[in-house]
Amino acid sequence: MEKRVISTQLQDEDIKIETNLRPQTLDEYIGQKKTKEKLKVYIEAAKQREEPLDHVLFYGPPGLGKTTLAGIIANEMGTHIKITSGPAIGKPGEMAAILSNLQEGDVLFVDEIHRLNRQVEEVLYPAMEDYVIDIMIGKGATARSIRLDLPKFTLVGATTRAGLLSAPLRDRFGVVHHLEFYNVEELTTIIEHSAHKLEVEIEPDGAYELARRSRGTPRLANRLLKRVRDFAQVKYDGVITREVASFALDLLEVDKLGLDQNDRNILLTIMEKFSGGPVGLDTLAAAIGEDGGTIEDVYEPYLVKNGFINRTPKGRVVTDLAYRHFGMTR
Ligand SMILES: Nc1ncnc2c1ncn2[C@@H]1O[C@H](COP(=O)(O)OP(=O)(O)OP(=O)(O)O)[C@@H](O)[C@H]1O
Ligand SMILES: [Mg+2]
Repeated sequence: MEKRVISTQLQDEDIKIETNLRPQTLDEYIGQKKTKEKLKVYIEAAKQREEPLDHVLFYGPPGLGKTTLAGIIANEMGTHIKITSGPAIGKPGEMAAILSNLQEGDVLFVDEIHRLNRQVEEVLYPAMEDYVIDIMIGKGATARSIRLDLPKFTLVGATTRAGLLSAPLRDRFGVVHHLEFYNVEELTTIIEHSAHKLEVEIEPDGAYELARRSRGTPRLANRLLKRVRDFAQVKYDGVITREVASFALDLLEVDKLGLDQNDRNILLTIMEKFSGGPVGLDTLAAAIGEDGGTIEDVYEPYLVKNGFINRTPKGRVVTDLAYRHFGMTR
């Protein structure tokens, strides 16, 4: 689908600003209270035992802070992080090489871990369980497998599509955390911290206005902040007030509720092509040309959480709230 300012997916321009704005410690990391509390205990305990942290899996929609948490874990454990991703590793040998180059206690972060292919994944099983890998040497009749010890490491996996993870892989994570959408108060705090780091002045009302249009997503909050900062700088005296924020966001066509193009597409399709539903996931997916699982794991959670869509046994149904939002009637 089309890339727009309000898409939650990572865009090129985010990379620079995200590295600057990423919190480095758990205390700086806003929200996700339950996840944070548990991680604090696990990290403390692992440090006391002088052992690496158990393998951790984070899942949830894009831009909620999975990569950020992986970095924080390494930082809090006082170790290094190696970053790779599912699609980047094509062959089992590549995974073996990455693993054997780790140092004791390192964090190996595998983004989009659901996209690892089966053979590569199989290298991970013994590595995660017993810190060993089996490699084949020689060919044909003389081929044999030898077992190599690995340093004790922590695998941190991230996925937007937990449903696609194979059971054997999922079971090898000691800790599994689901990341939640942020509420407006949390996003307001995140925006205020980011504004401080970017040295831009923002009024509480301005931060609130940005927060409520950020689709529960810090990535979007930071991206909107950056755009609105430009408006404040050029058109006003540099301060982000509620008026500046609201004006700029209207101009950027950011919805009052922060719905993005994909969200709107899903809702409008159900309303216009399926009379508001119920419509089955596969039918809907075909109508908008998107993968059903992506709709279910990436887009739908926000729409369901905010009461735009109901899931019923017969399929997805758009609510009255959605009709009102688009100024339409059933
Ligand atoms: N809890 C938080 N507190 C403050 N800032 C946050 C928090 N979570 C995320 N951010 C900000 O949002 C940006 C996006 O977060 P991150 O890259 O970790 O998301 P992600 O879940 O890994 O997304 P993706 O699924 O696309 O990889 C980060 O650069 C960071 O600045
Ligand atoms: Mg990420």
